[in-house]
Amino acid sequence: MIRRLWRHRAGRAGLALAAAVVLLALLGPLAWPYQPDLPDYARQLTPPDARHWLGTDAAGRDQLARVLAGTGTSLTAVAAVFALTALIGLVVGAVAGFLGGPVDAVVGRTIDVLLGLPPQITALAIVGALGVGTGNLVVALVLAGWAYPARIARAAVLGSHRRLDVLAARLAGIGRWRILTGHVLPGAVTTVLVAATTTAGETVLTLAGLSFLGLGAQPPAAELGQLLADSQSSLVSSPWLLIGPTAVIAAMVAAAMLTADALADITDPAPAPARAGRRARAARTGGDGALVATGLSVRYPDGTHALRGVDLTLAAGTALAVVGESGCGKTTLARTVLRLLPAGTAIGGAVHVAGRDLLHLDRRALRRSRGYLVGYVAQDPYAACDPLRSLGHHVAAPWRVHRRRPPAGVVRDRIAGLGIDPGRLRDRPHRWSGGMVQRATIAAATAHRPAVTVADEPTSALDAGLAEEVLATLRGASSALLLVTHDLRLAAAHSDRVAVMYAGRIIETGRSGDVLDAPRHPYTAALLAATPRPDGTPVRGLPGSPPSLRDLPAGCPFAPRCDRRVADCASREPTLSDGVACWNPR
Ligand SMILES: Nc1ncnc2c1ncn2[C@@H]1O[C@H](COP(=O)(O)OP(=O)(O)OP(=O)(O)O)[C@@H](O)[C@H]1O
Repeated sequence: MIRRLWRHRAGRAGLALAAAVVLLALLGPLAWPYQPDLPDYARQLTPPDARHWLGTDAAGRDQLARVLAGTGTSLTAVAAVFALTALIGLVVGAVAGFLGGPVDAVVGRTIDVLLGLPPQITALAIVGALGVGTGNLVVALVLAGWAYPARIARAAVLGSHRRLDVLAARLAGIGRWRILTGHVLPGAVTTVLVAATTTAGETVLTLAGLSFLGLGAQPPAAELGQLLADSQSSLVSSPWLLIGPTAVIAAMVAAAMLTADALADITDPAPAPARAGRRARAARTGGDGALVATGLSVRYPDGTHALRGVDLTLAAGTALAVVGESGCGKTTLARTVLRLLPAGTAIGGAVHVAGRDLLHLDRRALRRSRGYLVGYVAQDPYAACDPLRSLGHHVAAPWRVHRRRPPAGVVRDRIAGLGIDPGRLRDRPHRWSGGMVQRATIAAATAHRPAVTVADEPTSALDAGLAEEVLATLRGASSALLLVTHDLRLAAAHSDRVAVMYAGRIIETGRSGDVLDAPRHPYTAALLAATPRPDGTPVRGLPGSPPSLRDLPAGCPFAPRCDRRVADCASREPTLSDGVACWNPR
């Protein structure tokens, strides 16, 4: 985090200022020869000179020595308030949000009440009750200030018990508190830290303000607000006394604000799309494969080995259809490329999109890449649309989620380009046909011209005529298309290459025409024989059913259903060689 802050311009300035103030507080008193509380009545209110750089106060004490001591006191108090408010806020807010029910109701109302009062007034009332002194001031500021980070933590955690990863953890038998501390709290920590940092500048000012009123450190101890109050009485005759405390308070506030700004920036999930966009453009212009998967293996938490060493390359400007029976791993392959697999899934191998190692992108980089490296067209277009939003809203969504505005007229052009009347921009989804909705989702998925568009059964909710139209649209709008389908006829018509999957592996691959006109693997041939043809050739259903991917037997997984099996098939699983994985190909 510190390294990332240092790379940010405002963060670097904030850290440098904070380090300077800390060094001043730690080393200053050691290096400066004067005592902060030693009066010298012979040298009252002397202006700055070579001995007393900031002059002396009304008791003849060296003002720089007092500023250095006061910086230490103020800094310690601010650090204590920061740490305690963040910690209490995180714990109270997160526990309330996680538990919900009456605990949450009570904490929520308390937070509302506290946030409804100005923190300075609350602190003033508390310190009035506790008595003056720096320690009591810290307690008062913590009691007045924990509500803001608590609200942020509560919001981050609220409803997490319905999150899929939390449900999965509960189903795995993990206790509630371990889920809270291990799964839920870590996600809220950064948000709370950012919130606490944004209020640190205000804490410096409130502390100085209350000390100025005489509620903080008591003489002869020094504190920045109290030094300001002391200098006030001789403001006209000795204005130099203001310089030291004012400069340090300003530096502390600036350090807090700059650091908070930078923290908010570096933890903001909003993407900076330019880099991903450049990569995607590079992929569109050819060169390496737009998508290259090597040795891809996926094992779900329940032990289902859904992908078992998948290698594939999707070249820029082409379409690859992934076909196979239900349960062979097509969707898992698509979800791996989208990085949408459930928590706890073990993934092996590599996926590179436009040269980027997709499986090792951190969460922020992954969000940035969404829509730029990989676009997604879902199976059910209505489920992918918000029923309360207009067509235009959906097509503009890819810009909005990346905090950008669509260039003028581009939404209208996209819609017109996809064969939809732009006059219907304000229509809600219930007024659109299935084909129109799917075309709108295609417009959204391809808005940033991603290097790869993944479409998982994009036409299964449409009738045959519309399916053809929509696929042609999809093909035209995509730079490189990974099309998951069980429909061999559509695969043949709308892809350059095809990969046939069975039991988590690619068992035949090649140019679509070659593979689908003259299949070499008995499984591909059986799939084709089970596909209805326009010429009325009788359909032959596939014998048997696919094996369970939780405990595959030895040998070729298709062998029990295969009419060309040989002795080797029972003992050894064939690997892909010359485009086919079979011991006895046609
Ligand atoms: N979240 C999951 N947890 C455990 N197993 C899963 C999960 N999702 C899919 N599977 C299993 O992984 C295997 C591959 O499923 P996948 O959905 O990838 O196949 P598919 O070819 O896309 O099938 P379909 O066309 O029916 O979606 C199946 O055995 C499926 O039951």
